[in-house]
Amino acid sequence: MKVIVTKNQQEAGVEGYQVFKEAVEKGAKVFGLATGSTPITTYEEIIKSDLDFSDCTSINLDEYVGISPDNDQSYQYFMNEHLFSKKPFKQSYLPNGLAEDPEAETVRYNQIIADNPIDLQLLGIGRNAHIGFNEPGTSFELETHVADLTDSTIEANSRFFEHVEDVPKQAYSMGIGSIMKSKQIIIEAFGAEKADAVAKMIEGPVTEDVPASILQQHPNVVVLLDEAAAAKLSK
Ligand SMILES: O=P(O)(O)OC[C@H]1O[C@](O)(CO)[C@@H](O)[C@@H]1O
Repeated sequence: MKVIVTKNQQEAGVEGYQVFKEAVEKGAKVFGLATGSTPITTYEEIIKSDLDFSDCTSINLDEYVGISPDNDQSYQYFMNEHLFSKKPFKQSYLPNGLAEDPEAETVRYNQIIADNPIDLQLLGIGRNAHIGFNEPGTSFELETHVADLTDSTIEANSRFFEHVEDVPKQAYSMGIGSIMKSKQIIIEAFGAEKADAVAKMIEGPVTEDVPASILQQHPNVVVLLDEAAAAKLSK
């Protein structure tokens, strides 16, 4: 794992953008994308740049179950706001939160990933070291599935909702089996509340109790941190 530590999330946005730029220069065409507060500065730098994704495909990690794409809490809405409206892709995929048959939706999404192997996957990390919505205890082999969110994730995500009861309890998530097939991965983490998860991801044992720890076994990972998130690393 290549670890980059910047002073703050703003500076990290520039580094994150650089990773995208280099991938584009090397011919990457399929980008796995993430939502949440973490990737926002990377998206801001991408928007400011002349990077062109009009010939590229994006595949997002996750979407809440039961939420319509035009709901302002949906991940589809987030992606439109923070990236797609300013940097359109030829084709952008997210799970359909309103799919009538969740099992069929996971099959559909796995086929999309199989048809479009991911060149660069962007990840955030949860306070409990989840990636996507692969919560602690999730099998490393799993592909797209419906995940039950942990209380810790529901609580963390409640900052975006009016009431904690409004936070969906389930989400479609790309599985770790699929994430690990990406050619390159960039995982970003900012703020002191991520420091424990970051230390376990990089320096702890590889265990399904710490979903992000599997990234130690991927051959091409960039870890982008601010000083606060890096504070519990031993070196
Ligand atoms: O960037 P945030 O808002 O801290 O969220 C961290 C992670 O949590 C998720 O949004 C899922 O809860 C991930 O997709 C994201 O990477």
